[in-house]
Amino acid sequence: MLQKQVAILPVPFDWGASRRGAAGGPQAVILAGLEQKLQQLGLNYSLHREFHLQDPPADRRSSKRMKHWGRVHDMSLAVSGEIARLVSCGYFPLTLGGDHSIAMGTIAGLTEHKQRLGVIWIDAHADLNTPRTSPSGNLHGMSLAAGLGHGDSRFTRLRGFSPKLQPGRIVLVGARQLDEGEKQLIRTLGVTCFTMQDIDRLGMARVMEQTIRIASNGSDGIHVSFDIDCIDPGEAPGTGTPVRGGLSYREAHLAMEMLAETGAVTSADMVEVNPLLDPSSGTARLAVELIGSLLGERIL
Ligand SMILES: NC(=[NH2+])NCCC[C@H](N)C(=O)O
Ligand SMILES: [Mn+2]
Ligand SMILES: [Mn+2]
Repeated sequence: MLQKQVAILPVPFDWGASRRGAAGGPQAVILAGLEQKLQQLGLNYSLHREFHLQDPPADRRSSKRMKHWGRVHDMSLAVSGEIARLVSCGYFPLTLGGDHSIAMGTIAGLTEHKQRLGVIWIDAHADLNTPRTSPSGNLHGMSLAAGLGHGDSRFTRLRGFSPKLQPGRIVLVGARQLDEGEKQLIRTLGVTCFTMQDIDRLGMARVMEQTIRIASNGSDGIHVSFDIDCIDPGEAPGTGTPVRGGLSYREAHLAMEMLAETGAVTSADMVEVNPLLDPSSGTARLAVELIGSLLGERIL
């Protein structure tokens, strides 16, 4: 059982994506019963509503290869500062996105204290583009690359240091839509990537055993960055960049349950829930359930 107090950090931000709406994600996940879930589990938690992004973010600079980078940069600085503070106070930060660019902030804040952080990136995508390789210019597709020191220095050097992560402790799970530059970066860096095909062949249990072994090897913590688009769109349609052929409901829960059993997870992001695309709130409710499993909910 989780010993630390969970600090829920809502980050209502979607300038890193081409579709608006993920900014409503934190509110949707909270309305779908996140607090009740944590109470059921008997967890200590605090909801940090007092954390505010400037609305609208002040710096409106943008370019074709890095859309709205001024706003993303403002957000990343604010989130990283708050995450660094929460870690130094001994919390388990649970960050609610927002699009996946918010992970630039969480990773920068976490690694200020944890220099050997393992990261498990559960996502249909790799988010390993750089401004050079990105087909879209959307920063939510560049957040993991930035943590590894690849991309524009305003993002790779957030809080003044780079790289923040070591490729040998990074594992991607659920990938099925990779851009050419991302495939190359995965190969040259030696990042482990369990694609959907690996999950089909090996089964989720074996994939997660290996994932956990790699991410925890010599690490001082494990961060789980969970992009809800990892799940099959039939189950989780409420997200901006859905891709067919994703994780089943049970595969996703099994991954979270196995992560909980390790007791080694020290922080998490839940991102890309878009309530504008989720009229029945089913995707937000699924996010709540999965957070429950990650924080120790068990069937028996
Ligand atoms: N966090 C996400 N949903 N990322 C989607 C990224 C899609 C595509 N690879 C891009 O760079 O634009
Ligand atoms: Mn993502
Ligand atoms: Mn994704």
